Amino acid sequence: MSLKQLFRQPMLRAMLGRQHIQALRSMTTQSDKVLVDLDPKTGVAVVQMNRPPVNSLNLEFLSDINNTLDKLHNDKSCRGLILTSSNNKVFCAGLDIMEMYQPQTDRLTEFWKTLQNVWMNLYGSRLATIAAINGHSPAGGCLLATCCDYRIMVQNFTIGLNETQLGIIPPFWFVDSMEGVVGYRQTELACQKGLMMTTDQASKIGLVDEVVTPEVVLQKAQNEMVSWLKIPDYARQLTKSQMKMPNINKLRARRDEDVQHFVNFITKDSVQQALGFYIENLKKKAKK
Ligand SMILES: CCCCCCCCC/C=C/C(=O)SCCNC(=O)CCNC(=O)[C@H](O)C(C)(C)COP(=O)(O)OP(=O)(O)OC[C@H]1O[C@@H](n2cnc3c(N)ncnc32)[C@H](O)[C@@H]1OP(=O)(O)O
Repeated sequence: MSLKQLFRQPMLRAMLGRQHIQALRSMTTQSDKVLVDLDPKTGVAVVQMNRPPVNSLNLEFLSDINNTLDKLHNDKSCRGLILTSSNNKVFCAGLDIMEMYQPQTDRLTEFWKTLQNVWMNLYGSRLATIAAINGHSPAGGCLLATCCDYRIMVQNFTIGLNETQLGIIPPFWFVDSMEGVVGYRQTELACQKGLMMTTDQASKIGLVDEVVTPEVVLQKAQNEMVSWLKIPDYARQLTKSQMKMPNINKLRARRDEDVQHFVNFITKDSVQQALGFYIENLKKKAKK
């Protein structure tokens, strides 16, 4: 039976109700790596990252995330976005390290441009955005979380911009995102030392707004979203844009330079060697 036929089944309609049929329909039109459930009644989309095993961000996954954001931004009924993971141990493992190891220059360039787009799209989103961080969130995972307006994190996981530990450098817009959340001094400590913080440590410096148990993380995010959506959209959006645009414009002005800088840096022998060691250790750890 096709999905179209399935949706027409009276029994299924009766069981699920109209809203969930619509939600199911919207889910089926998305990539299977990014699951979207938009509730037409509340205007809140729950977006689940779903790239096993650890939601690492490769070129295709980033493109899917970007397309999802575009789609939601173009849907007038959508007012809020909750970003979470289908894996209840890892929110997002950051950039797919394999994209940076022994890369082809064209793909590496495209990869970085797509990440820049995701950052601008999520950081500058017209939607109220909440990260429901239901697992570990290193590096690029932390970046996605800091793009959101509010962060709720499950206890006993880790989060941080750990790039320096890999022998790489967090780009200025990663640092700007972090600074916008925790301020200059905490960003300086966190980024230079590549700190992976526990949920409690992150909460102490304001990197996460709430610490919760795994069972309630989505419900808490939904509850928090209600309070954000009580504010008239135009007032919230203009206030947000006033605060976020300077950083977005900074990247826009230096976009090509940033891509060039990234490609030159990643393709250096010393950086390739550091990445090689890091991947070897990750694989050894995974086998244990
Ligand atoms: C100035 C400007 C210049 C520019 C300077 C350049 C700027 C670059 C900015 C970089 C930003 C980044 O995000 S760099 C990425 C940083 N990310 C990380 O360091 C995360 C590393 N991963 C982990 O710590 C852990 O895997 C963690 C996420 C906690 C999950 O632990 P688990 O025990 O659940 O899972 P594991 O057993 O470790 O991993 C399962 C499998 O996934 C793989 N895996 C894990 N993380 C991965 C990843 N990020 N990319 C690819 N693969 C990954 C492992 O190798 C395993 O593969 P198999 O062995 O095949 O099973």
